[in-house]
Amino acid sequence: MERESKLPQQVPSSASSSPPRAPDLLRHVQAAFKRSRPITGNMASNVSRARRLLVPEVESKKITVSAGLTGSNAFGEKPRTSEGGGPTSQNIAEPVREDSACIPVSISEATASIIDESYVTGDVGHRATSAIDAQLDFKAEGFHHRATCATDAQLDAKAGSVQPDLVDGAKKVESSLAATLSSVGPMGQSQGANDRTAIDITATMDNMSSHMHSIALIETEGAVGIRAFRNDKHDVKQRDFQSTQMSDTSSMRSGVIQMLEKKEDFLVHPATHSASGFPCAVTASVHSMSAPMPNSTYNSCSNMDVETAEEFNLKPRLAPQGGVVTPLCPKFQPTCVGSTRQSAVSTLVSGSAPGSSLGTQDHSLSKGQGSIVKETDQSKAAELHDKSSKEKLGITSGDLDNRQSQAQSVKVPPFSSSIDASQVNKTEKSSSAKGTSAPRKKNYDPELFFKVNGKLYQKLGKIGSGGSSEVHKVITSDCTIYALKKIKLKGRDYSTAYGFYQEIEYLNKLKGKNNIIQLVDYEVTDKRLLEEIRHDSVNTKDVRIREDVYIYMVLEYGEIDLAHMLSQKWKDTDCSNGQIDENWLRFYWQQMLLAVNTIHEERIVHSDLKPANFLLVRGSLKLIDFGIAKAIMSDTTNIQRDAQVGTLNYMSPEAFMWNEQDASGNTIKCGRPSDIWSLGCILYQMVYGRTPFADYKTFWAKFKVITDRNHEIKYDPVRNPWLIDLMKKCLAWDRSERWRIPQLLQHPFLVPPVSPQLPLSRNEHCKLLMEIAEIYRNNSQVSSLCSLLERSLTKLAED
Ligand SMILES: Nc1ncnc2c1ncn2[C@@H]1O[C@H](COP(=O)(O)OP(=O)(O)OP(=O)(O)O)[C@@H](O)[C@H]1O
Repeated sequence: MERESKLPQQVPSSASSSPPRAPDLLRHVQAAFKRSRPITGNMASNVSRARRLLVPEVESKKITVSAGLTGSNAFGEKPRTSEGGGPTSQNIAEPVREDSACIPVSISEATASIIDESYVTGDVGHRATSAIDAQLDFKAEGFHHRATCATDAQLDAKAGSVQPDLVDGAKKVESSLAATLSSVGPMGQSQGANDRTAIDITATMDNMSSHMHSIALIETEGAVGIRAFRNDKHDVKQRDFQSTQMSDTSSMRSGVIQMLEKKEDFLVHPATHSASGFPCAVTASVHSMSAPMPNSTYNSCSNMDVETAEEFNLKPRLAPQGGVVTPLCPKFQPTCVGSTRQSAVSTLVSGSAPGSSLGTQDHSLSKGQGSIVKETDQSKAAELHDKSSKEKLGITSGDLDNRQSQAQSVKVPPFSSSIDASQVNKTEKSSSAKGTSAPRKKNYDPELFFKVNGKLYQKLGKIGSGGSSEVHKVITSDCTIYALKKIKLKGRDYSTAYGFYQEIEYLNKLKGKNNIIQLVDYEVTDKRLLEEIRHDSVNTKDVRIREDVYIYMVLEYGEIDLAHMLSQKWKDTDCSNGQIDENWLRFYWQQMLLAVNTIHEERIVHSDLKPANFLLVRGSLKLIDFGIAKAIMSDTTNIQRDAQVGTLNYMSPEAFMWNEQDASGNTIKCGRPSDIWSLGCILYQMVYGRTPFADYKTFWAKFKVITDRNHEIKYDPVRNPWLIDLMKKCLAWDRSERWRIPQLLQHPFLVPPVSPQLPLSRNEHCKLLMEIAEIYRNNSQVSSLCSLLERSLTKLAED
C-alpha cells in the first residue's frame, strides 16, 4: 500500500480529443517515469545494476531517435594452461550484424529526451520495462540531450546542416513520436501501454529506412554498453560504440528487449547474443542536442582516449595529450577472463559514479576533481587527432575536411565533471607534473588494449600461456572476439626468434584451411629486427635480442581446447560406465586426423601435437601452435631439427633420438610419422584417460622407455577391438610401420566393415568369387576353381 501511495500521479489521458502539445505531454510522461517504483518481491535485490552514463551533448536542434541491439559478451572463463585444467566456458562472438536502425530527427525549439528507465508494474508482478520512458529536462535553450548519441549523429548535428531528407524524415518521426507519446499511459498502468509505446516507436523507426543511426545497448548484469550504427543507403558501416551504465534499469528492459527483438530491423546478429551468453537490450531514445552536455557525459568513454575511442568508433575523448583515462569503475576493469561476467563488455563500456545519473545537469566541477581539459585544448587535440587518425581510419579527405569544419563549428564541451583526480589519465598527470608537454608515448592504455598494425584490441583476459607466449582473449570495435598471442623476443636468440616468426609463415600458408586456426593479422614490433631474423638468422644464430620486441598474432578464437574437453569428458565418463563414448571418440579422432592431414599435405610437420593444441572453433577441431613446426624439405620426407622439441608425453622415439645414428648408420630425423605417434598418444589418452608413458615420471624414465624398441605398451581391453588395433597402428615403434593419415581415415574403427546379410544372393556369391579370383589372379588353379564355382551357382539359380 505504501508503494501504491508512491505511485506516480496519473497523467490525464492524452488520447483525448485534443492531444496536448508535445512538451506538455512529455513533461507529464517524465513526471510519471521519473518516479520509478521500487522493485517488488524478489525483483528487489542488492545486486549492483547497470547504471547509465551520458555522452556529450552539443548544441544543436536535433533529436535522434535510436534503437538497436547488440549482445553483451561475458567471459566467465578460467585461464587455460597448455595442458589439462578444468573446463573452459565456451564463448564466441560472431560479427555483429549491422542492420540496426536509428533515426536522426531535426526538431525545433521544443525538444525531448526520451530515455529508457525502468519500473515495475507492481500489479502484474513481473519485470516491466519501458524503453521510452520520458524524461524531460527543459533547458533555457530547449531540450537537454541526454545520452548515448552516436558520434556520427553528433557530428551531423555539429555541422548544423541537416540533410534535407533527414529533416523530412525527422519531421515524420517527430509527429510519429508525438502520436506515440500521446498513447503512453500513466505509470501505474499495465505493461501493455508501455509495450505499445515501444512498438509504436519501433514502428516509427522502421519507417525511416534511410540514413538511419542506431544505438544498440549492450547489457550485462552490471554494465550497459551502447553501440551505434549508421545505416546509410550505400554504406552500411558500424559506427559508434558508446558505453554507459544504468541505475536499476538493466533488469527492467527485458520486456522491451523481447519486443524489439522481434523487430528485425533493429537487431544485430543473434549470434552475438549467444556469444555473450547474456541478455541483450535494446533501447529507443530520443536525443536532443540543444544544451551543452554535462561534463559527466564524457564518462561514457572514459576508459579510452581519443584514438582508442575512435578506434572503437566512439566520440573522441578530447584529451589534450591524448592521454589515457583509467576506467571509472574499477569493478568493470577486465583483469582476467574468469573474473566476472561483467568484465568483458563492461570495459568497452565505462562506468560512472552512481551520482552521474541521467538527470544530472550540473556543469560545475565537484570538489576535489581533477584536471579539466580546456575547450581550446580539446579543439586542438581534436584537430590533431583527426589528422593523425585520418590515414588509419581510411577517411577520405573530403570526409575529413567536412568533419574538421564541423568540429570547428562546434563548441566542445568541457571534460567530465565526474572524473575524480585518481581517475585522470596517467599521461596527463606525468606531463603536468613535469610541466612540459612531453611527447606522448602511447595514445592508448596498454593495460587495456593491444595495438596491432594500428588496430586496437581490447583485452578481455588471459586465456593461457605456453612456454613462449601468452595468449589473450581480445575484442575489436566491431565486437569480434579473437585470440591474441604475444611473444616476447627479448632475451631469445635469433634462431629461436626465427622459429617464432616461422609460425606466422606457416599460418599464412595455411590460410583458408578450415581445420587450421586462422591468422587474422600479425605484427613484429621491430621491423628492422624482423628483417635480420628473416635473412641473417644463420649468422646471428647465437646472438641474443636485447631490445623489447614482441610478435603479436591475432588469431581466430577457439572456445575450448581438447585437453579441457578431455578432462571434462573423463569426469563425465567416471560418473557413468567408465568407458569413453565411442561415437564421441570417432568424431574427434576423425577431426584430428583431418586437421593433421591438412598440414601433412602442405609438407609441414607439426611436431608438437597434444590435446592442448587442438581447439574447438564453432564445433570443429582446429590445429594451433606451429611454433616448432617444420617444413619437410623437398628432397626428403623427413626434417632435420635444430633443437629437441615437443611435449614429453607425446614425443615419438625419433624425436627423442633426433640426429642420432640408427642401427644402419642413418641419421634419425622426424617426419610425418612423428606426428602420427603423437596422435597415437592422444588417442590412447582419449581411450584410457592417461598417456601411454604417463607412469614414467621423470624425463630420463620416459626417455629410456620410449626409445626402447622392445618396450611393450600396455593396452587394457576395450569393448571395440578395432580401437586397440588403431592405437597400435599409430604407436608402432618403427616409424616405417606406422600408418599414414589416409590409411588411418579408412581404418575399420572409423569405417566399420558392413557385414552382409546371410545367406548371400547369387549375385553376391558371384561377386565374392570374382574378388577372390582377382586376388589370386596369378594363381591359375584358384582362378579356374572360382570360375567353376561361379558357373555352378548360376546353374543352381536357374534351376
Ligand atoms: N586461437 C586461440 N584461441 C583460443 N585459445 C588459444 C588460441 N591460441 C592459443 N590458445 C590458448 O593458449 C595456450 C597457449 O597457446 P600456444 O600453444 O599457441 O602457445 P605456446 O607458447 O606456443 O605454447 P606451448 O608451450 O604449448 O608451445 C593454448 O594451449 C590455448 O589454450
